[in-house]
Amino acid sequence: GDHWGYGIEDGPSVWHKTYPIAQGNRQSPIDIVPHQASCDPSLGPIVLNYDHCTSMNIANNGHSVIVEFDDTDDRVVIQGGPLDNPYKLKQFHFHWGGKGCHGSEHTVAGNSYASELHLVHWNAVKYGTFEEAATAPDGLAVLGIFLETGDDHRWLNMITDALYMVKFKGSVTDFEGFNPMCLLPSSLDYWTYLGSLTTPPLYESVVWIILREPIMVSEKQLSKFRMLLLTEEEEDQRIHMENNFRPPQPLNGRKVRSSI
Ligand SMILES: CCCCCNS(=O)(=O)c1cc(S(N)(=O)=O)ccc1C(=O)O
Ligand SMILES: [Zn+2]
Repeated sequence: GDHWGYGIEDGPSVWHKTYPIAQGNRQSPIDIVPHQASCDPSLGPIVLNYDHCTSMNIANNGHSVIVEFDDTDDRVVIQGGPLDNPYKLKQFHFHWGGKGCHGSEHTVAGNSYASELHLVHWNAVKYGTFEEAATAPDGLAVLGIFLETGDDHRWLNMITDALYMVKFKGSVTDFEGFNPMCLLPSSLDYWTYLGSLTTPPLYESVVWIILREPIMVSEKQLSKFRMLLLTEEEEDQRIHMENNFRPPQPLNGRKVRSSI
């Protein structure tokens, strides 16, 4: 089972002991410095076809809360932008902080947001399975959206109202018909760079597409994420899930391109 976490003993600073790729040259997240990003006119807009969205369930895997999709349906894709193929939506999940402190993984000119949503897609044109794509350099495309505290997000309530049903690690419950289009900001302007998964196994298989515009969520909605537990139902100890973010990693000369 997973023996990694975000604590002192098992957190990002010791992941390299079990996952040496943690010290690789295309690790994520990174600090995005907007004025150092190269504006690339050949970068077209990203196109999201989430019309026939088929969410299946919502789960607590002890690291985050994940909404999984039926990826046998090849209509729910992201394409365009830096992508040569359409990539199929597999799951989305969040990273967040503790009370009042920051929780995003990517930062922008050193500033972090309260939380970050990741929509994970895989290149089903080139690879036969998600697992195979997850180890290929162009196998995954993760769309990152920053969450900033402010007004209530009217659609995020559908997710935060379901969190009590997956309070414990290992719990999963039906969560059908949720369309993540409702979680997008108004602008699809983005930064893009080649990186990795931000959790073990940290495979260097991700084309990152980070939207510049954050969505607004309320402190009350964020506090519901912190109600999730790292511990299983039968355990006596109850440890809350918070600060499940990896800090920015060395850019190692990588280029960050911007669509703007
Ligand atoms: C075959 C091994 C795949 C491991 C990666 N799975 S994933 O869904 O892409 C993923 C991505 C990410 S991230 N933050 O998008 O890199 C975090 C967790 C997971 C997960 O496994 O739940
Ligand atoms: Zn993530």
